[in-house]
Amino acid sequence: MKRVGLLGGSFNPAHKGHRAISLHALRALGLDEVWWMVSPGNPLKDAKGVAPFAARMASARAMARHAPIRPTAVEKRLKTRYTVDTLTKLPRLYPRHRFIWLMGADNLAQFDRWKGWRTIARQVPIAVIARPGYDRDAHASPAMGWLRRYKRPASQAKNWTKWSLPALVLLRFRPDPTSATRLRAADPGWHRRYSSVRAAATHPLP
Ligand SMILES: Nc1ncnc2c1ncn2[C@@H]1O[C@H](COP(=O)(O)OP(=O)(O)OP(=O)(O)O)[C@@H](O)[C@H]1O
Ligand SMILES: O=C(O)c1ccc[n+]([C@@H]2O[C@H](COP(=O)([O-])O)[C@@H](O)[C@H]2O)c1
Repeated sequence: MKRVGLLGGSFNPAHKGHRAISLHALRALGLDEVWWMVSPGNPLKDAKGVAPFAARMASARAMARHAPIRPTAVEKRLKTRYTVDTLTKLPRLYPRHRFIWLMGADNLAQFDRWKGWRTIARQVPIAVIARPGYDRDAHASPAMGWLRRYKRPASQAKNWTKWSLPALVLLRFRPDPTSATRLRAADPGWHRRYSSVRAAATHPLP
């Protein structure tokens, strides 16, 4: 049985914050791997300003180097965009894996806008990672209002495969302020460095 943390994201581009939270989650949750599921397109985000999939995938591959982190195009293969649909199909593809959903506090703050968010919480345990500037909104969010009763202590985080669902664990590492929005503002043409990479084709599924 492989213990896998799923970090879904736009990765527009991937950055050291993604790497830092993944490495911490690997340790705190006793994971074998973290998969970076590069999204074909976040259903809540405007596609304008989102770099081509291949460039985002290539940036993820560069940032994941020499770590048990696997960038994957699995949502392209499954033809899913909504997380609830991905999490329905993924266990059929990987029946021997156990999955936990990882996300930053900014995503918890708007989690109640995701399709079938309560279903997601019944599909997999959820680990939320503190993020500078978002923790207050996350704690006050409608999703947290419902999820709070399913909270597990961080001291028991390694037991996540035994938890009944829903289950939520809040993880706090040294908060990392890196954001893709800020990186894009500083370097809007970042994706041109990856323009010749046929990333999806060169990265087979795990
Ligand atoms: N510095 C960070 N600390 C904690 N979580 C983070 C951090 N950066 C990204 N994440 C989380 O990683 C996942 C993928 O993030 P994403 O690719 O959207 O990066 P981002 O920096 O949030 O991008 P953008 O600024 O474009 O919204 C999300 O769950 C997000 O909450
Ligand atoms: O399923 C949804 O309704 C949904 C709505 C918003 C975001 N998501 C997922 O959340 C993950 C983080 O997205 P992002 O753009 O904040 O990096 C990514 O896997 C998205 O597909 C999913």
